[in-house]
Amino acid sequence: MDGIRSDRIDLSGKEGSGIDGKGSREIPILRTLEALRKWRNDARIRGLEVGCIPTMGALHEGHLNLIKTSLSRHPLTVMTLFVNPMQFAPSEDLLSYPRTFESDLNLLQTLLHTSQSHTTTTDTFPGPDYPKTTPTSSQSLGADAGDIKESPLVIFAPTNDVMYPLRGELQDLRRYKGVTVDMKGGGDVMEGVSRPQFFTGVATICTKLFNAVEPSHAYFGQKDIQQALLLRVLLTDLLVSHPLPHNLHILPTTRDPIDHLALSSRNAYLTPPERAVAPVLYQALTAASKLWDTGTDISGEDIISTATSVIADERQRISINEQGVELRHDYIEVFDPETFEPIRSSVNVWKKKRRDMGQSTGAVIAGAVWVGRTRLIDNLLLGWEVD
Ligand SMILES: Nc1ncnc2c1ncn2[C@@H]1O[C@H](COP(=O)(O)OP(=O)(O)OP(=O)(O)O)[C@@H](O)[C@H]1O
Ligand SMILES: CC(C)(CO)[C@@H](O)C(=O)[O-]
Ligand code: BAL
Repeated sequence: MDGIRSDRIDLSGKEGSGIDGKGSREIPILRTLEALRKWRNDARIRGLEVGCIPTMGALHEGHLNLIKTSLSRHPLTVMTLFVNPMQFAPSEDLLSYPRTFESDLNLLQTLLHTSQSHTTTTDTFPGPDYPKTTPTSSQSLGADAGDIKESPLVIFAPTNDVMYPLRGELQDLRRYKGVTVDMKGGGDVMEGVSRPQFFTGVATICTKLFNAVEPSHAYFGQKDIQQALLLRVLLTDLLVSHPLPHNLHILPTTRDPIDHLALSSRNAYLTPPERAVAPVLYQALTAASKLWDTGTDISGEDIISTATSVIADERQRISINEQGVELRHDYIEVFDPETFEPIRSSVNVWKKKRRDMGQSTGAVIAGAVWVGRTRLIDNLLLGWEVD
């Protein structure tokens, strides 16, 4: 097997249709660092760019849109699938987090069949002059190696021991013995207040994933805007070259087409009556965002209280009509996406100050609510767009 270990699952559903069977396609699943690095090195030798989408699985259309974009832009894409214990505080939902590996594979299989072909681009990995060749068919390659080389998509699904080789306690950070990456400043606000170890966990695992995959490009969702913006800061501050900070792409939030609820793996926790209430966060952010561009001299506080009152009204309504559903406001914040500073006073004064400094005047309104035991987050961009 030429050093590459992969678990190959035939998803065609046809008996006897293995890798050579007609109509069957398999997505290579790499579980070890050795397998991943071998695959990555082959890509480098062939001069092929690698796009990377870190996930925790339980895939939905939001994840698929990230993967589709990477597949359409790069010859090779790796989706990582790892439920990272370190970003869950001991009191949080690590154990109940949805794990749906088989259906994730089915979704990816369907996606691969329907996705468009990529535009081949050349990787710019700094290092020795690797020979650049065009990707070939499996020709003289062994079946396993050829299969891996030919697939535009691979999954890296490591175990805890692969990602945390020192093992030991992974959730209680006071007792964790290894290396962590902290995100001071921007990591201490909003999500960082409600989930104090969340960004340490995310920054640590993403640093490890970037070291392991060395992706040319990485894709994250706007749904977790603070996470994505902080990861760009991490790439800049830790001088990471794979990916370079400008090659960390943030793609728009994928929403339910009818009520615009942001898709999220945790939506699976919602009971039907809770699911009916969940779009209130989007409604609150939308009402507040309308104030942003009015030009009247409103303050950040005005914007926040508009959103907060939509949530309070819904809470009032459900206390009468939907008894049994609990809605709790966690936070709403309007903030500067570069500094993560809250914008609380006059928006016009803030915009003028930014313009005078030659800086952009885009902001973000973000928030979180609890619907029953499920914590939902969402955000809208004010005056700018993600790439
Ligand atoms: N609705 C969405 N639109 C666009 N990107 C998304 C969406 N939901 C998740 N993502 C992105 O997918 C990547 C993996 O996220 P993750 O696996 O945690 O899924 P999730 O739905 O965000 O789960 P959770 O419910 O735990 O927040 C992240 O970059 C995240 O921002
Ligand atoms: C980026 C990430 C995969 C790190 O575990 C996770 O926080 C997520 O899925 O958003
Ligand atoms: N999508 C962010 C992962 C988490 O909430 O743990």
